[in-house]
Amino acid sequence: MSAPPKIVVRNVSKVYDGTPVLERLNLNVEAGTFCTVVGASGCGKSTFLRMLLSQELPTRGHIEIDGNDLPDEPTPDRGIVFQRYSVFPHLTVEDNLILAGEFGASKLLGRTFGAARSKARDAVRETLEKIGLTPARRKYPAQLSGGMQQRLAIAQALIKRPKVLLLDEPFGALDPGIRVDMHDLLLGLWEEMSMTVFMVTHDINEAFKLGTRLLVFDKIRHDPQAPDAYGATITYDLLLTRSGQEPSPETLEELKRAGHMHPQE
Ligand SMILES: Nc1ncnc2c1ncn2[C@@H]1O[C@H](COP(=O)(O)OP(=O)(O)OP(=O)(O)O)[C@@H](O)[C@H]1O
Repeated sequence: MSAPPKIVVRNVSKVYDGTPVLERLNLNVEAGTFCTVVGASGCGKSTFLRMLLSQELPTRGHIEIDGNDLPDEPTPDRGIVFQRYSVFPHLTVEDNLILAGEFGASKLLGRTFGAARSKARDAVRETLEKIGLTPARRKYPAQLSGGMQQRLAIAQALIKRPKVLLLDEPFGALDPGIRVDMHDLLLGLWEEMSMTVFMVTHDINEAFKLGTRLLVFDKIRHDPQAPDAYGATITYDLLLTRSGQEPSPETLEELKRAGHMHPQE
């Protein structure tokens, strides 16, 4: 299995319609890191993920993956999972996965043959197994619980075996009990599949539990006359130990003060 990539962010800024959203992001992320990303609503966390996916391009600066500039467009080696609504309601679990794979359209149109078809089937079978959805493979999303739908969304991202996995509040809509199961699933997949992960969350406890590195986004420059004059940057960058870790009371206090603390039981 190939190694997960190293990601370097050099002086990246993003401006939308003249409004700076992110400014001077600099980051050196070792291969296989699990980065959790927190920050106030609207500070540019999703924009950061979209730039890592090449759905958005930086206004200034650039991002490197294993020493090369990121491609200008999304590629199969980078997968993303959103909070909800990424699955097709009129397709079964299995067909959602087939469509998510490169072989999707031709298989659905009945045009894959021989080796390609069996490769597609193998990839779907393997991914269903990994994600625990084999028994539900012929169901439609409406017949699945919220947790199972999110498993399917993760499976869609994993079927192309990405080396970078981007997660944008993937468990935000789930009940706390289900969320704990999803944490175990995600950590297992991360260990097994050798990926560099960036996960946005509003739950600081989740950020500490899952991450090997915590990034906090916030504005450091403020103009009271012009609240949109400056963008956010990385204000807090913490390596985490990963063994039953919880934020220290001092860290919690600091994050609370900065307005980042939204623990969800
Ligand atoms: N395509 C776009 N065009 C113009 N403005 C945009 C675009 N995408 C995002 N923005 C603006 O950029 C800012 C950052 O948005 P973004 O979604 O990245 O924040 P966020 O930190 O992920 O927020 P939340 O935590 O609420 O999801 C917001 O003010 C948003 O309105």
